[in-house]
Amino acid sequence: MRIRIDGGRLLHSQTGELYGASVCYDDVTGKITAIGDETIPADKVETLQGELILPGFIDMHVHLRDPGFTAKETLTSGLQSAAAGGFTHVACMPNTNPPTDAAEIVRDITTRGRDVGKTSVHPIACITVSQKGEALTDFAQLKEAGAIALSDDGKGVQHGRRMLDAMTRAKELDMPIVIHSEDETLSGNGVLHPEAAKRIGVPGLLEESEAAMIARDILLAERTGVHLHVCHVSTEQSVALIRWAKARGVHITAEVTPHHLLLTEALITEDDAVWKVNPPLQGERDRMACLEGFLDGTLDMIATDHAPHTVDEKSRGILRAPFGMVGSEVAFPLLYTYLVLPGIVPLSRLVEAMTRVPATHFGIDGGAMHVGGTADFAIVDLTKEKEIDPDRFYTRGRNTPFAGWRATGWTARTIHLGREIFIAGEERFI
Ligand SMILES: NC(=O)N[C@@H](CC(=O)O)C(=O)O
Ligand SMILES: [Zn+2]
Repeated sequence: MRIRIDGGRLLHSQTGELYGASVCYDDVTGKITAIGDETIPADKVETLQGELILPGFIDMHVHLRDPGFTAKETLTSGLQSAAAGGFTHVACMPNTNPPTDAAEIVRDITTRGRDVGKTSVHPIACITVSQKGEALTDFAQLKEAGAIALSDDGKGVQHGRRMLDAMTRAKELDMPIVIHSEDETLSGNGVLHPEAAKRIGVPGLLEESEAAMIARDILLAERTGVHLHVCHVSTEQSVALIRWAKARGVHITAEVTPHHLLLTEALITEDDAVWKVNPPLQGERDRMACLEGFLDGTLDMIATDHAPHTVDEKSRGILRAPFGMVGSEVAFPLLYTYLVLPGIVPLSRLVEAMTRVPATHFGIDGGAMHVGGTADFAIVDLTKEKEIDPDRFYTRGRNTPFAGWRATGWTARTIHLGREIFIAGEERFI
């Protein structure tokens, strides 16, 4: 059946302007069949009230916790949460139990993920067996099973020579190495930025631990030619190093999270683990550097680092609670409301960083709106403003410091491969 959506607005990929257009797609082939006006023939017509029809969003960093930590999240709840945030593709990190270090685990996630019938999931497999930082996993088998990239996210690979071996092998197989940059000899048992840590009375986590590891891995990526992707960049020094690496022609990409673009350590005035995230919220100078890096493309894409934990775990105080914040459902509304509306970031930059850019760098079939392309849409309502209420989330996680913030730009509907995978107001099935 050919379905035509009238009354929506599209973002022009060259000019960045919004324009009214009708989009027609086939729900069997899952392809866009025409972009034009209301005269395009169709079997069924739906009419919007000026909502944006954007390409489905792509998030290269989520934690779905399944297998092993299903009290925090399941494939079902995590992919439903992603769909609710307008995402049609997510890449999930391997710090599950067991960790994604073998082909059968990659296949299990892919198969069960497909059965959920929501957002597509692309497993990122471990660099080292059990994420222990020692023996390398079998990259070829992991790739063959469907792993999109390799990472020990949650931890950094501490041993330089081992990382060099990993990059050499990954380059041979044309697989990206995705790094959680943390030199544990510097970060130690730190939990917050040193300034906030002083206020709360907990150990500080040195900002330098991030850039120190990025520096090492840039040098190794230059030597090996591997595609190095840097997760959740948070400091001014890291942005400067990545800018330098790009100027040298190193094959490097980087992501920044909504929380590192919007929050700083100064907000942490009491012992509430809702603020605890890795890397930590940093200083204002770091936040501004991330913003600048995001605007000039040094930080290529937005990734949420969606990291759900249970209410119980997050009630244990900053010292004892796990690191992480949920992000899938609030990413676009927060960035739209607090960066696009005030004129800090152009809408076109935000949208490309959540669509075309990750698609291009990770070879995902999506991220653009053109005839013959996949019918993946985030239909976003810019008129409805509401307060962020974690109790209404689709994710099992409630851990967000943005509770109570007002935002607009909520996803009204998400369409993936020509199928509706989310309609605002639909019931949660968790
Ligand atoms: N970011 C976090 O604070 N936590 C992540 C791990 C990670 O991405 O480093 C998690 O798995 O909970
Ligand atoms: Zn990480």
